[in-house]
Amino acid sequence: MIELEDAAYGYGTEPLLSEIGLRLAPGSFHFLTGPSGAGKTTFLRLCYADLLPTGGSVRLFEQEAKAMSRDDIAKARQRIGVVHQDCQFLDHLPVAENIALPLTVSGRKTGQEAANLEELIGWVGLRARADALPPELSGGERQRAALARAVIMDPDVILADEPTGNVDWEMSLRLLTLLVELNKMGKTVLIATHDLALIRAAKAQVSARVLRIGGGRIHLAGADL
Ligand SMILES: Nc1ncnc2c1ncn2[C@@H]1O[C@H](COP(=O)(O)OP(=O)(O)OP(=O)(O)O)[C@@H](O)[C@H]1O
Repeated sequence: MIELEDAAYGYGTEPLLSEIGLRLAPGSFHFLTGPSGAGKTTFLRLCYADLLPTGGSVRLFEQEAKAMSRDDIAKARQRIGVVHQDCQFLDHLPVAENIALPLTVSGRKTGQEAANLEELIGWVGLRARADALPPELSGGERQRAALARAVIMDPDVILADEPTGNVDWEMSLRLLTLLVELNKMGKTVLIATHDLALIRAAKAQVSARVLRIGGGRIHLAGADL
């Protein structure tokens, strides 16, 4: 699905990430952890070609990111749902319309899609909040709306950047359960988080590989997690 081989990235002259190798196989579940500023968000941005590697290779669905046209990248992105760290919404539109935005923009809001939207809003537990405006949502409701928006296009891969930031433990577990359910439906999931307790909790539910970014490299985390 997504493959990085000896990939490197730096915002300036100094490399931030180097010798990054990873293959996200279909249906796999990965956690990515590491201290603040280690490069987790940067790594995710490489995975959906929001950044292109300054060295090595990133392949999305068998295509070399650096050789992809804008159209190719747009098509590949439809297969990747991203839950951003600072989930932004259009504050003047109700939650349901914000979740449906990717459908609206791509002109796919048909009758069937509208039924799927209803189901999705129910699945994330926001039926009672569907008509609310984003500023009226709690942190946990925002995160669930962001997750629903990330999966509305039925992507193959879900990349979630600190999806449980700013929510309490109970809500973290609820969000984790939603991501595990998506994985059980066959989706490939990668969660970037600094929350080791969340990773430990996930181990009871799913077989996940845990990667750690540190010193600009990526390592498979050991049994200490
Ligand atoms: N657009 C940018 N321009 C320059 N430097 C950047 C940019 N984005 C990130 N950085 C720097 O790159 C480093 C890695 O940032 P990144 O956001 O990838 O880390 P992170 O592990 O996701 O951190 P956090 O857990 O705090 O979100 C940081 O030192 C950050 O300041």
